[in-house]
Amino acid sequence: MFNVKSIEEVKEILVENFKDSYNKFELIDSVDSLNRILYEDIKSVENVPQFNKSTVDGYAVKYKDILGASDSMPILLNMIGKVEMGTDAKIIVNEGECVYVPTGGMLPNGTDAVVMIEKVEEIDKETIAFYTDITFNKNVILKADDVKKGDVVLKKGIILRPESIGVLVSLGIKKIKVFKKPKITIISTGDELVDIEENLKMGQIRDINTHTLKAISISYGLEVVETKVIKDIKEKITKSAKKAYSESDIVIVSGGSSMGEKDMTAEIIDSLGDPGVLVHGMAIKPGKPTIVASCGGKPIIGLPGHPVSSIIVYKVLIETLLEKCFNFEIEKKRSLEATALSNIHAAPGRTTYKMIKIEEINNEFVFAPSYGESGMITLLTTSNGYTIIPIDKEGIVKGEKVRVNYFY
Ligand SMILES: Nc1nc2c(c(=O)[nH]1)N[C@H]1C(S)=C(S)[C@@H](COP(=O)(O)OP(=O)(O)OC[C@H]3O[C@@H](n4cnc5c(N)ncnc54)[C@H](O)[C@@H]3O)O[C@H]1N2
Ligand code: MOO
Repeated sequence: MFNVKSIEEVKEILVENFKDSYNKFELIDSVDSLNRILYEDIKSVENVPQFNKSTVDGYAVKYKDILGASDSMPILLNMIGKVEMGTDAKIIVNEGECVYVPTGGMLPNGTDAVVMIEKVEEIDKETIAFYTDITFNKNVILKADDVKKGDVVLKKGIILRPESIGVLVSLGIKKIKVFKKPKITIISTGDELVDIEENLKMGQIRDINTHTLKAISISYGLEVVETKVIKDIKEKITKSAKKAYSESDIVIVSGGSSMGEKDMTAEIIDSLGDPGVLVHGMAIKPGKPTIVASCGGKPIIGLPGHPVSSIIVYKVLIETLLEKCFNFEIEKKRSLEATALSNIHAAPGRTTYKMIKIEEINNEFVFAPSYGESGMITLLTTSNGYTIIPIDKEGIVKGEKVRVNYFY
């Protein structure tokens, strides 16, 4: 029988065995780095901006020159020139003078604030009337306000977002090191499984897990080396598992993890390398017949065959592996407090992942349990999230407020 471990114990085992076990990187173009994981801290080698710049179209002044200006007491300054966009403002502004500056233009030496064009009146080509005063550095982004030379602007391990690419290009950084996508192979086992292209005979079902686990792997930024569906023949599964082990950083075998006569996944995984199977049985519902193994330093995970169980356990274990062992950032999904609309039972002695439908009604979040078995994939498409009932809790009572998590 299973020697069941709590989710926390299994996570600890993952960390103990695979901490800092993945350290492959590649050099890529910054502009093509969306959703990749940064391998190095990015330090700025320059200031952004490199000059004080105006955030409005207007007149650059010495703010002291127009102190006290008002509608009834305008102050007149001499207009001595214009700054052109994208050029070095070489003009020097002295007391009593101002210069026209477009939005984004460089502030000329001697000026310290910009008055918006609609707040002034052009008396003639050389005289501007100011009807309002202004504070020091108003409407100005100062040199190095955005980024200072030497600042760490992006940290190792983060997911590169569109705005991260913006920061990289603003600093002129063309190439960056990102983690190589960890390679994963997904094997589904079962005599009953047929491919989508084949005709379904009575007693058979179409393979789901290969495809759902492949899709979820891609969404986590992994490279799927291969997916395979194999009948319950020990030699065939062993051969494919060995190949997967040699080609990938992570191997997933779905099905055959339980107690049936054809359930041989644990034995096969154990034969791939030392120390072999570390966990067979996790106190989670769904997903109890989970296998975790370490073979030659690589994680090999045996997932329960039921489609919902395989996805839930995949999420729990692969997120831990990526975040706690590979030092990758994991995108956090929305999570909030919501009120239960009915009683929900938990599985005794297991942490229960209960699929639910979360709704916002009159500015209050509520949720109802979804009904269905872990062998029914639509349980996930009729739900939009889940709540986790701790191992020592019997369930949730109607009206109770608990933390709920959206899938997306
Ligand atoms: N005597 C016991 N029986 C079972 C236990 C137990 O503790 N004692 N645990 C149950 C639980 S919980 C689960 S989950 C399943 C896990 O079983 P296996 O990992 O051995 O998976 P299979 O038996 O191969 O398949 C279970 C179920 O899932 C379907 N399946 C399998 N692979 C796929 C796939 N790729 N795509 C779609 N569906 C798949 C398979 O046809 C079965 O219906 O064991 C319980 N039994
Ligand atoms: O725990 Mo199983 O994984 O109920 O379906």
